[in-house]
Amino acid sequence: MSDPTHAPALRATRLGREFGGRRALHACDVELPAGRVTALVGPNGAGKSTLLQLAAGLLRPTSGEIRVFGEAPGTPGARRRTAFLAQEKPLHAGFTVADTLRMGRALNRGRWDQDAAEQLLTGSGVRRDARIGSLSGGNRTRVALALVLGKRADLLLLDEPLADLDPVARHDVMALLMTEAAEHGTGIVMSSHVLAELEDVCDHVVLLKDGAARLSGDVQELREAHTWITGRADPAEADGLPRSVDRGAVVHSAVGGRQVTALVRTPPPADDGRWITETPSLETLLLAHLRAPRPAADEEAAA
Ligand SMILES: Nc1ncnc2c1ncn2[C@@H]1O[C@H](COP(=O)(O)OP(=O)(O)OP(=O)(O)O)[C@@H](O)[C@H]1O
Repeated sequence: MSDPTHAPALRATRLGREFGGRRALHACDVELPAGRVTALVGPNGAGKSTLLQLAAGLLRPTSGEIRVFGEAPGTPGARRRTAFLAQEKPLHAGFTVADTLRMGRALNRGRWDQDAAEQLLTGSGVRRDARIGSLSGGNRTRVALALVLGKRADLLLLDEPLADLDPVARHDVMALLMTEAAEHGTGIVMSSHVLAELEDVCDHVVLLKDGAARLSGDVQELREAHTWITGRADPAEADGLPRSVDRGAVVHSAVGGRQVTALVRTPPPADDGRWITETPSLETLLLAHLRAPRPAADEEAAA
């Protein structure tokens, strides 16, 4: 659905959320354009689920602000336009699959798309008369995702949607989500720890670390703004990198045997033939940023 207000699908401004005085998110700024497929990545405890729950209106911020399509999460407008899949996929264990889809229809009168919901279950062998409590974790995930897709929302907030699925199901469900995004312009924000899986599907990425966004933007632009260099370690340099590399631009480097690899913010070092310079894959880019040490200013602020 087009958005007459041109508001971003999600905007977090200095967003903070504490639990018993402990920061889950702190001064977090994120902006996601509408209709993009965004990977939300970060270490355990980085704040990914908290951000998604705030966007879904299930939590309130302790500081700062969050908006979906310009509206506060939890308001009728924002609820209508978003669908949330929680990490633990809460469903009524005593309901059958058919009951669950009927509930989806009842809760989303006038908008419910039974075909969109059913496509998640097609070929899965999930019987419509099976009780939710009797399903495997992966099949419960399929039913939970069916509720999300049937809602026909403009922004899907999916917390580790593929975590319980077997490799073939992961592939098929991801393909379905991408088709949904392409055919309906649906925005998707998907948290995941499987970086390789995100490579060809996400056009936007947000990397959370210690409760704040460390990297955020268009995947292609971010990849092109970095260089991956590989070469024989220079024994004259403590870090093994060529002298021409600006150390302030190094995100992360590692020496393994005689070889050194590094992710640097472009421009690449002068090519003296001893170094291979490439545009990093999304996985390489994210791994380096995940391994990068915490900025000193942050450590002071958190102390
Ligand atoms: N309901 C809660 N009560 C207390 N602390 C919480 C609660 N929810 C989250 N936290 C804390 O907030 C921080 C961020 O948690 P969150 O679940 O958002 O991280 P995450 O990035 O989703 O982690 P994971 O990758 O392990 O799922 C953690 O320190 C966590 O222990």
